[in-house]
Amino acid sequence: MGIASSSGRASQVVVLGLDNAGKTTLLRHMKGDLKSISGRNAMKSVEVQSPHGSMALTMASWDLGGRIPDRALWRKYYKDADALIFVVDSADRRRLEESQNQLEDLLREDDLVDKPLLVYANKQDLPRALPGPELVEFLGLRTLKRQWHLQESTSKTGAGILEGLAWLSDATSASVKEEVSSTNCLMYEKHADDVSTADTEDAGSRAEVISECP
Ligand SMILES: Nc1nc2c(ncn2[C@@H]2O[C@H](COP(=O)(O)OP(=O)(O)OP(=O)(O)O)[C@@H](O)[C@H]2O)c(=O)[nH]1
Ligand SMILES: [Mg+2]
Repeated sequence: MGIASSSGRASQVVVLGLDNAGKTTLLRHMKGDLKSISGRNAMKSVEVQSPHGSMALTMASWDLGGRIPDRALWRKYYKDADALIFVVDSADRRRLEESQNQLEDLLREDDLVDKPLLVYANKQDLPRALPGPELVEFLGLRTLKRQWHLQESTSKTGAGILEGLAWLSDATSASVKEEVSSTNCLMYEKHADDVSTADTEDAGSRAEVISECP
């Protein structure tokens, strides 16, 4: 099942965006176990292939609408999310700013801090669609301190969807790897403090053992 499954569970991804962005249409194109596709809470499990292997993603699609009606309610969906997918209707220029504000609000949420972000610049088939590179600038993605990727898509036909998911699969795998290595690092540092007053030779051998911890 690839690197991500070594964490013991499938990665959880939350799919968000304004109403009419194309979230439900997007989910329809993903192969997998569909629990529900309509309504405000669509759940889906998909398996994604990437060069690092396959990984299972559980998607919770929560339609936010233009306002944020009940933050407490959708917060519980992304509380455990490993990553965030944000869908933008690139052709609806009137609402691009609303999308940008919505995304900014989301990225400020404590539960989503540092989580990889995949943006689908959706509805690229429409003539007025803002091209991906321009949306990157408009949304200010380059200033983000997290892993991010913008993928042009046409969820009506499925174009671009798998490419985005493959990036996400790699990004969440990388997050798992980072978690593991930062745990090692902390253990090592703690140990180094512990031994500051101890015999140096002992310290070296104990540090080596600790740095091999999984
Ligand atoms: N032209 C075009 N239309 C699309 C595309 N993706 C979705 N649509 C259309 O946009 C409309 C909204 O799509 P949905 O998938 O229902 O959007 P949603 O984000 O789930 O919307 P809500 O559930 O209302 O929040 C539908 O009429 C879709 O057929 C696309 O890539 N291109
Ligand atoms: Mg929908």
